[in-house]
Amino acid sequence: MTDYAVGQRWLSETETELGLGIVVNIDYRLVTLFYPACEEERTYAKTNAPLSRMVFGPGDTIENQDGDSFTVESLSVQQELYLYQVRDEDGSERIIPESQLGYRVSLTAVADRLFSKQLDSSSWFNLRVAALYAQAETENSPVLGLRGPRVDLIGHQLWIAHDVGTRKAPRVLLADEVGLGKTIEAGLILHQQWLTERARRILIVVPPALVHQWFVEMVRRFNLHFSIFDHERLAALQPQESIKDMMARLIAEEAGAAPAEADNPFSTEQLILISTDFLAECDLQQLIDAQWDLLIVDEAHHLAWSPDAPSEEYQRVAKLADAAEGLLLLTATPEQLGLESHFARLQLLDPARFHDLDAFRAEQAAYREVADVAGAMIDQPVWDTALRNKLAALLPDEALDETRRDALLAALLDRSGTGRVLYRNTRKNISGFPQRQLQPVPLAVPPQYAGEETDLFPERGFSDDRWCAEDPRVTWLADFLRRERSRKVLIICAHKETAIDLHAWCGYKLGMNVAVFHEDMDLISRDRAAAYFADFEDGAQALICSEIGSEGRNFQFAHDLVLMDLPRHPDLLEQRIGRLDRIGQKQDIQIHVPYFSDHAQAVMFHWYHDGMGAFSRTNPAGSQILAATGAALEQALAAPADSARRDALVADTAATMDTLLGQLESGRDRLLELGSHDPNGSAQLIAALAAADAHTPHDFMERVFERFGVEVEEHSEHADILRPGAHMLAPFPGLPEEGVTVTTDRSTALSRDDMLFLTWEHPMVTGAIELVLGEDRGKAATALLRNPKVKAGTLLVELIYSLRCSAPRALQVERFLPTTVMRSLLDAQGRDLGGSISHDGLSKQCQKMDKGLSRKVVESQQTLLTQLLAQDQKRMQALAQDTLDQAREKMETELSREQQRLRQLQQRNADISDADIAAYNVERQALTAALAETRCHLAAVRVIVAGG
Ligand SMILES: Nc1ncnc2c1ncn2[C@@H]1O[C@H](COP(=O)(O)OP(=O)(O)OP(=O)(O)O)[C@@H](O)[C@H]1O
Repeated sequence: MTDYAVGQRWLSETETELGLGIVVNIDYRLVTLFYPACEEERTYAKTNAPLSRMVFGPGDTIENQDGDSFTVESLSVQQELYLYQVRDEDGSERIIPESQLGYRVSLTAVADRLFSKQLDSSSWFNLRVAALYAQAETENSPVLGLRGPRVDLIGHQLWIAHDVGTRKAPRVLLADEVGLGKTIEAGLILHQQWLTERARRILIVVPPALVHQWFVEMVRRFNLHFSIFDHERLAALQPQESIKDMMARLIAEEAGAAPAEADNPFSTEQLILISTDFLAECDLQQLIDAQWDLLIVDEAHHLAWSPDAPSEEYQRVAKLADAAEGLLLLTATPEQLGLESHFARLQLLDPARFHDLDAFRAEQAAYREVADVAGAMIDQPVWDTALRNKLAALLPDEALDETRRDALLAALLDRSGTGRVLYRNTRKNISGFPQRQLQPVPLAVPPQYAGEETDLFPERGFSDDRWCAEDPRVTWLADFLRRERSRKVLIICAHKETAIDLHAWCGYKLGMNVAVFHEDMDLISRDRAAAYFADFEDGAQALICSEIGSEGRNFQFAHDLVLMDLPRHPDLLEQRIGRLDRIGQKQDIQIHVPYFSDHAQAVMFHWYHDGMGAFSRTNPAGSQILAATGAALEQALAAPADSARRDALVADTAATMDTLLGQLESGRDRLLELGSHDPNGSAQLIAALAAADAHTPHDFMERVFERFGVEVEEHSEHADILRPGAHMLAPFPGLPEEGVTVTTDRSTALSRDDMLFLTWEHPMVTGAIELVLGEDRGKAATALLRNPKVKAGTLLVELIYSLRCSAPRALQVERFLPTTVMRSLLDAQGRDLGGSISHDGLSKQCQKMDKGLSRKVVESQQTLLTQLLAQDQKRMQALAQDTLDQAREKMETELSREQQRLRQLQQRNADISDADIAAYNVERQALTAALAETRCHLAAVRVIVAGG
């Protein structure tokens, strides 16, 4: 029988919610406890009271009745009552008798639950252990952040996403050719940053026409719910001020009071999406003050810059970019506005590296040599002396050793190329794209345009759509649409007025089923038009777009493109064709070009077609071609009848094109190619993802659903329907009232947008893991071992630890030390059998131990268990030291590399201060201190006794 004494603190094993009770009365058979937390008294038979004595040990935290907490230093017993020795805030010693302890008790610590006999069955313990391993495995995955998105596994995208997404505060320009998946790459990067908490506040800025598309892609593919901010939303967020309050405020301000600080509306959400139009007009300072971890700017080629006249748009983005930690700029045509603007965007990304326009120009000229060196580094298994000498000149401070090939190549690309900041993949290196087929439609100049042979857009002389009546391009278009009724046709023209007229003519006059899309339409109308075009059953046959209106849009379901006119810049032509020629295009693309013969339009056509072959392949040299032949082009446009001049232009353009392509091939583009995609690396990523896909969360979730009362019904081979069950006590994360269909199979998820794609990274799964780990159930468990080879009565203790560093988030310590789970399986002598008996193997032989027996076992073995737990905790901490040492080493190497890079750049750039370099020392110190403090925590314990 247990001895009770008045003033002792006990806990009800069956009603822990009563809090910590105090013994107030004892008689021969009965003991009475008062529970101050709920002011209730309970009387129990002394022989079988379901009570546990609460005893705290050194290191435990206790509270007094005023709610102050202290750490126990030691304890002693006086007249059957414990006295706890603690230290005050001022360091003086103090004794707290147990009778003066507070009445709240939190039994979250594993050992507390064990010794207060809050014991659960193995199924809760196993679920908890599965959740711990799943969490650690997810955090440790080499493809963390890449598993969850609903995307096809495409090598160049994954490689970029992995290379950039694993950085702290990445700043890069994603410049793959049109339609190769820059939005997907950006999404993959931000998904990694979001999941690892490297970025918790993300702002996306896109042209108005793309707001909806981005919003949908982020939810559908990445489970990231952005809030679209526009003027209406801001107005709705403004607190409504009554006239009385307004008067009072104005009077106070008049009297000299400082204006009240309003809450920043941009701080109300973490993921915000805005349009470039909104950025141009909003309160920029307020937006900057909302502090962004990651800023993404799509179609960044619009940010024009020159040394004397940076555009307003550039300046606003520059201020935002300067304040944001990370920055992703996206453009398919980085040099569309010339080299200066390209340089200025690179400067936004890495001002230390790109600080001098002239130096940048000179660097560009030297790319060929660097590309040769980089190529030789890869091609030569053993580097020859000539190469070593060149390398020594380019990388004077590096140890030149073939085993460091990758690191040296990265350093070379960084210092002499644009390696770390610019990624550009081209179709040339990516297979699986369909062909482009040109369908030229030469037409005679109609009388209405007589005398305007030099005007590329003669229809603009009309104030309304009357030009359509006599324009043979329109007649041809109408015939074409009538003939090919089943085809979806995208029509692009340079100006919105042309698009509007054409739409009015074809739609209202000719009764055709066409939609229009241009920059002056509001967002909803634009999205409606795009959706109408995408509808195959009742939708529009054609969509007539202005140049800007169609940028960045996905229309790859169409295979016919009509170019009603031709843009002056080759990059714009590339953008137009890119609407259809993008990932997901399943057929060859027909490019129809109606143009007037003996007209400036014919000059443009031949310049593009015969000079550049621009209709049948991508054109990586658009800007340079324009720079080299632009003047001759203008002259030829001014004299369209001069066929000799036109032929000379075409011949000159073709020759320039050949030279430029040759140079690009061996120079800049070769360098970019090397830095933009490592096929071996991406093959490894794809293999890792395929392996990860094979280990789905299906079984784990099935157990969680069963435990938490979610109903599961089979939908089809790879899909289930989930519904909240009648016995669910609390809402299940991510499960709507009406239920939802889920799949864990990637290809099913890709073909069925309406199903959730459950991976270990999906919020429903991470939410389920948190749910299980947030429960106290399963922390302490008992089980009976049924194994004839083990002697009855044998005691085993299974302990699961987690090694996790709790440091300020800004340090991002998980870069070096992700959560690690450790396990031991002790026998009564403290020997660890964990190496030979796995958790799963053991669990298969475990059965439920009834409650009474469980309590008896723990009570009778309390001393031994206390000892085993204490010894093992020490042993595991020593083992954890290895992991901690490795983490420290990794941290040292990475920070030193970054610091070394900055030192190198400092020699060329006076803007880099010693303080910038010293900042790494501060980070190193803080990380070292955090790692030194890291302890492994007991996360679950199971006491196992072999049965007869
Ligand atoms: N990995 C992928 N899985 C599934 N779909 C993809 C993948 N990559 C790209 N796509 C699809 O291909 C199309 C082009 O991708 P995206 O819009 O990201 O290209 P982009 O390079 O941003 O284009 P642009 O240059 O026009 O802005 C989109 O419809 C996108 O959804």
